Amino acid sequence: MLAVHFGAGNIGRGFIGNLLYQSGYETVFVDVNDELVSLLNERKQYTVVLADQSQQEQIIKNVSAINSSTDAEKAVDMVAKADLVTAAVGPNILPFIAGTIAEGLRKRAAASDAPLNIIACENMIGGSTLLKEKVFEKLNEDEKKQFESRFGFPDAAVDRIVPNQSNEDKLMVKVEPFYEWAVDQTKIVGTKPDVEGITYVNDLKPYIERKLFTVNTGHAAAAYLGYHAGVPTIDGAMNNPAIKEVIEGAVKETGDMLISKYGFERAAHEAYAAKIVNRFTNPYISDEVTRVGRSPIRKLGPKDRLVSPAKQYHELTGDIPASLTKVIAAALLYDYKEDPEAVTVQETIASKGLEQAIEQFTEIPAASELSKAIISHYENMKK
Ligand SMILES: NC(=O)c1ccc[n+]([C@@H]2O[C@H](COP(=O)([O-])OP(=O)(O)OC[C@H]3O[C@@H](n4cnc5c(N)ncnc54)[C@H](O)[C@@H]3O)[C@@H](O)[C@H]2O)c1
Ligand SMILES: O=P(O)(O)OC[C@@H](O)[C@@H](O)[C@H](O)[C@H](O)CO
Repeated sequence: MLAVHFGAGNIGRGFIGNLLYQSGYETVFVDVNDELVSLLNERKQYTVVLADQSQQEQIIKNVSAINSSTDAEKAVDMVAKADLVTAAVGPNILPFIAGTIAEGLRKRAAASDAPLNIIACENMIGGSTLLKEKVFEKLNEDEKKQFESRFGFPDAAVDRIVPNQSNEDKLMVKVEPFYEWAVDQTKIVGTKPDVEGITYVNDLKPYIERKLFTVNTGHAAAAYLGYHAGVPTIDGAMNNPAIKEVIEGAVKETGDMLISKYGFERAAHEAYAAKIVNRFTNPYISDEVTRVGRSPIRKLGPKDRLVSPAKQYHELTGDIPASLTKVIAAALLYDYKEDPEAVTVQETIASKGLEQAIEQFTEIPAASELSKAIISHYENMKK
């Protein structure tokens, strides 16, 4: 069985590649990082280390890589031949891999009528659906009709904390033991890929919202408030009682919204949330606030981990989510110079004013209750 995985980064090697190997796949990574590609081709294996007391090591074998910026045709050929295609490149990069996938599907369709599933494993709602849209933009009308039934783009929710790596061995990746990978089985074509660790579900929405609005909301809270307080890592932020209180408050607000929306049992959801927040304290992981806070424009987006639950909570209860609005204010204060999105946010606030910037990035209307609450937190935090 051949899997083609776009993005040989932290989650690509540390999670998806790991499970694919355990499930008996040969994996070809497609990336644009020449160092990673060369090392994977030289060694044909890499090590995954569990970030817990055991420090257990697993050797991931049967891997190779293609640099799609210098060897695009080879990547196209691999997609044409694959039994499964996955991706973990980041939401903003999906449009850039769509052309290679479209070409690969075209080549495949010309040679056989074998179905294929393409699963984007990104932290966003509807990642594979977005990838499908971008792939379909490259097709003609006949191809669209033919590909619609032959190729599946099931959405997914993936969860495993994989920090930036600073190991001497550039391929080695340290990962937390916990993982979860849920895939929408209603969009699968042909036989369901037999990948150890995938949970197939009929309705992905509760899974992806629960994950994004608990793990990633709490994580973003730790990152932006930690950065504001001058704390460099997530576990460091968790050690600050005032920050921990806001993280827990944000997760409580998203929890109230999720419980009401999806009918989750309160005790079970609270146990889930407590387990998640505890993962942020893992002493075997050093996760930089600047990794977790990366791309603040994406994270301030109306469908993402901060604004969507804040709006939904407000609509549901009529109340202002005090912690979520504080985290949004902290995200607006995030001025890390090496993050181009943080620079743009700061320039926008400086040129258009805070209220207009909030509307532009979050789609929260100026002069609304939510906007006023964010501005109030922002001004207090700036003092
Ligand atoms: N790291 C985590 O804890 C984690 C957990 C769950 C989900 N995710 C999601 O997984 C995705 C990847 O995150 P990551 O942490 O692995 O990031 P990363 O930066 O470590 O990996 C991304 C990889 O994509 C490659 N890439 C960039 N442009 C490309 C292109 N055009 N074609 C092919 N490859 C390209 C990069 O070179 C890099 O190796 C993101 O959507 C993230 O939200 C991450
Ligand atoms: O990957 P991002 O930028 O969407 O979010 C940063 C982290 O919150 C994220 O990578 C988590 O580590 C991951 O989602 C855990 O499953």
